[in-house]
Amino acid sequence: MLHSEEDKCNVVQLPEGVTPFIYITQNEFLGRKHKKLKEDDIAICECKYDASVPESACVERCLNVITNTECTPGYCQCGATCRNQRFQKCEYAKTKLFRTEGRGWGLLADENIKAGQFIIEYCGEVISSEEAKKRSQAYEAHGLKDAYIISLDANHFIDATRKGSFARFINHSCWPNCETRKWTVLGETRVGIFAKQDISIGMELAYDYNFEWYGGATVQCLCGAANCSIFLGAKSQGFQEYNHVWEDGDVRYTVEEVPLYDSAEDDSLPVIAGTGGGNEQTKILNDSEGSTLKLEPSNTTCKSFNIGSGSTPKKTAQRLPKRKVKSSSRKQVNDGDFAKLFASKEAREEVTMYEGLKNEATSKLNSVYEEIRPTIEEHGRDNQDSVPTSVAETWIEAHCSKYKADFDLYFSVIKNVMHPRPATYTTAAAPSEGGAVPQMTNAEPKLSQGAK
Ligand SMILES: C[S@@+](CC[C@H](N)C(=O)[O-])C[C@H]1O[C@@H](n2cnc3c(N)ncnc32)[C@H](O)[C@@H]1O
Repeated sequence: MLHSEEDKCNVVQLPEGVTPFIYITQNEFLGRKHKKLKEDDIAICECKYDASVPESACVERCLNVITNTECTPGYCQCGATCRNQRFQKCEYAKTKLFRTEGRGWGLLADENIKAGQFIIEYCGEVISSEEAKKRSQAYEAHGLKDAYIISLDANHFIDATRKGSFARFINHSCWPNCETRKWTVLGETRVGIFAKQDISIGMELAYDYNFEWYGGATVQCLCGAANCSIFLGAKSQGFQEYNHVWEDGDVRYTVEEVPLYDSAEDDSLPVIAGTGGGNEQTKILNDSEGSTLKLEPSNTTCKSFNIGSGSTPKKTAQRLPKRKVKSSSRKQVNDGDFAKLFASKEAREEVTMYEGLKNEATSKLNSVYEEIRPTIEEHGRDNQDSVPTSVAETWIEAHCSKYKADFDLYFSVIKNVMHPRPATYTTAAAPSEGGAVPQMTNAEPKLSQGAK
């Protein structure tokens, strides 16, 4: 059936001390409903289930799996045996909440997890980038220490502050054992946490926030990895914007000027309720016995939930004063000025010509870069989206031309050094370092074929 995911989800308990939140197993959209997938838009694979070949039911070779698209129930020939509906069926790995040293709560593997395995979906409220900015400011103003907003695509973010899955407890590491991957599920993009490597039971799960972070405040990273980048999400757009040094005349707003989020709805964060509205919300129970929480994947259909109260555990992750980070600029390519080094007029003219071609190719590359910069930067930030083929082709073509021009110039220089031609000057003076450049004769240049 289209658009109504079967709501099989976990029955979970919250240990004491965890700030309550509403547990959901699929994203909620602010101001819109879930997309209605048109029949023509449904991706249908060619898999047919063969009981003697378990791998036949939508695994690695399934066309949908290859394109990170889940099969649509009712439109997959494998029917109930289809194994490509992991987000829809909440096929999460077993995980457990635990208290970390200085990083609040964390999530660990409660079973051995295989490399590439889907662990859990990062669910929350899908909001616009403007909303994400407002909320992140408001959360900070409310004194919320932990940030739960990650980027979904160029214009959308997932906010798991008030509503989310247990993926919201996964901490950052600069040497992570998990990664985020985007999947298309019933026409919507969803974010899953996947194992980058085999993960043994008891190991903490962590992914790199770098491209996802929208935390606002500069937070010191306590992941302990040798390659630690010192701050959470240091390479993310959220971090860059927060720490951007705004140049005079920069038409974009400064972070300080972002209006404070004043939605009444957010005044009493986080929202705690006794009964759920949506059928994707499920039970969250207090675990009065201990501070760990077992999340057992089960097939229980849940219609109500009950959230315990408690205070946020103390964090020692330091919020540092706002740092200024210079945005990087592209390096200018230095043009060589080799021509004047040669005594022969032919050599000088040949090298001058190749220098001209090299400069042209460099300018062309720079202008192509400016043209496609928004797409390239978007790709850098959101590195799981593909750059459109036309953009990639333009970029590669400009690079190839530049490399060819470089090669032609250097080849010409080397060739003229190796096989010097007789000097051609209007004066008797040979070129010397720092001396006057000799006058060339008007003889036509003869380009050597070997330079091509
Ligand atoms: C998505 S939450 C992760 C769960 C969080 N630890 C909790 O208790 O709810 C992200 C927040 O966890 C903390 N955190 C995550 N990774 C960290 C790290 N490597 N170093 C310091 N704090 C970290 C930061 O406060 C960050 O804002």
